[in-house]
Amino acid sequence: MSSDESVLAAEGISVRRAGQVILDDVTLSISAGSRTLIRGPSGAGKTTLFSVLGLLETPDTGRLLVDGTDASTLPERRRAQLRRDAIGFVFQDFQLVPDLTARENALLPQTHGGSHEADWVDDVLGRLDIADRADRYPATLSGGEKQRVAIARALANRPAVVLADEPTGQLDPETTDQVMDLLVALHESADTALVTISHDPALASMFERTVRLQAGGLVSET
Ligand SMILES: Nc1ncnc2c1ncn2[C@@H]1O[C@H](COP(=O)(O)OP(=O)(O)OP(=O)(O)O)[C@@H](O)[C@H]1O
Repeated sequence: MSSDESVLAAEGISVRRAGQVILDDVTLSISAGSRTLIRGPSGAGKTTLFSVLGLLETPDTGRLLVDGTDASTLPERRRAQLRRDAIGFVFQDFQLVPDLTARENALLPQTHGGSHEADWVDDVLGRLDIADRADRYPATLSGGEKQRVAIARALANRPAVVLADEPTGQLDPETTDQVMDLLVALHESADTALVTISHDPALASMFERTVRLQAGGLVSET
């Protein structure tokens, strides 16, 4: 379900690194419950934009509003709280903790001081069809299973928005379809906005909106 309410708004974001402009005056608004694909060639600045939108990196100029809060001026501790409560992350390389089970990985955002709804995480693991693997360690899971655990972790605190950076980059085409179908179904039922960064054109049909980044700037939208 989409609404006009913005859960993530980047206003005039610019990032420079080593004298080079990486992001150039990027303005982007993500509505509650919406589904956006950010595409662009290698080196366009996609991962940098992902880091800025996820409060992992501070832009040199511009404002970032997360779930109505201006994150630009917050001290780091409040930024970390906002990141934990309002944003879920899915990474290309899964980034699961190797010595925690699948269920413990999925519960991490809650054990780090978020909400305490283990039932919700168990429900999500069930809907991802990995409840029977919940007590296994990441090393014993396939790539698709690891990414499903990462999706459960991303949704653990029922965030306003899930950010996914090349979530299918390490998966074969069949597993890509399965994982994307699950990600889309779960973001809809959790009423979370979904922002996915990918260079894979095959994903475009699953998104209601595509934004294109080139040489650090947004060049077109469909
Ligand atoms: N810390 C940094 N210092 C200097 N240059 C950087 C830094 N981080 C990124 N860059 C440069 O910024 C540009 C954008 O990088 P970014 O990783 O955001 O692109 P991308 O679109 O995600 O690329 P890819 O699809 O290849 O992952 C690249 O030219 C990169 O070399």
